[in-house]
Amino acid sequence: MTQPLILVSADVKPMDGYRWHAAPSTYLEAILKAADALPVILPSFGELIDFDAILDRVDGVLATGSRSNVSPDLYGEVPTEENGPYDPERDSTTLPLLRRAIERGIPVFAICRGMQELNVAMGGTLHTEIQDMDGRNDHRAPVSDEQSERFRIAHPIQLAEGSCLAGIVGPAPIEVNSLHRQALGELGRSLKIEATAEDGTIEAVTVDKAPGYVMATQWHPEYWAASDLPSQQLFKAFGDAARSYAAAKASR
Ligand SMILES: N[C@@H](CCC(=O)NCCCC(=O)O)C(=O)O
Repeated sequence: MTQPLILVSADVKPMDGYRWHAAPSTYLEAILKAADALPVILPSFGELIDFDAILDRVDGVLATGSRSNVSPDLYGEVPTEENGPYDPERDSTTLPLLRRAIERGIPVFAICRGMQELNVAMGGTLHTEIQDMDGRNDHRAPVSDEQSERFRIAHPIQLAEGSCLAGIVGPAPIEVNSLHRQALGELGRSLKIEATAEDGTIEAVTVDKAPGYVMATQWHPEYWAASDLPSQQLFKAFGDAARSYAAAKASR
């Protein structure tokens, strides 16, 4: 069977005098090698995109992490300079894309900012600067020039009993990395908690009774997908869901 096609979100960034629509290679390589699928970056052109037309041609959607934050005006709060940076073009693309992919039963994997986007897309809210909240730990990356240090394994998470995540990686707690300052607040429509950190921070969600596969993690399985078993299992499960979706589409 041909490799399924996975649509990947793009950050909009100034670089070398141009504006780039780009995604980090770590996500693209994890899709290629651990999910055995082909990544295709979707530029963040918001309402200029015919989402159904592009979703007709792919078998999965992956929303990447990013240092930028979802704009708070999308969940009823006021944007501030300290809470930035923001990426409104990405917001205007990923939120409708995720909603439509879920409605159509197209497999979705949303990572870190991607999970926060999924929650806001479904009507939920975000906490900002969780390290300043009572009872919360600091979930930010260690300060380092070394990516492997920034993405080092940071804390354990507990998996919800009977969750989709436990079905993929097994029921025992797993250890994950952590590079975020925001976290899910009120849950969006139909979102179901799949895992939590010891301070109560929501670490993984799915969409209850979604017509297709949906997994979202606050941590970054893409970074260790070549060497860490749960990270590999998550990408394999996503690739398998995309293959099943592609096969069902071909037989229609
Ligand atoms: N900005 C949000 C999203 C967190 C996220 O996606 N982090 C990835 C960062 C990658 C890096 O720092 O290199 C938040 O902070 O909660």
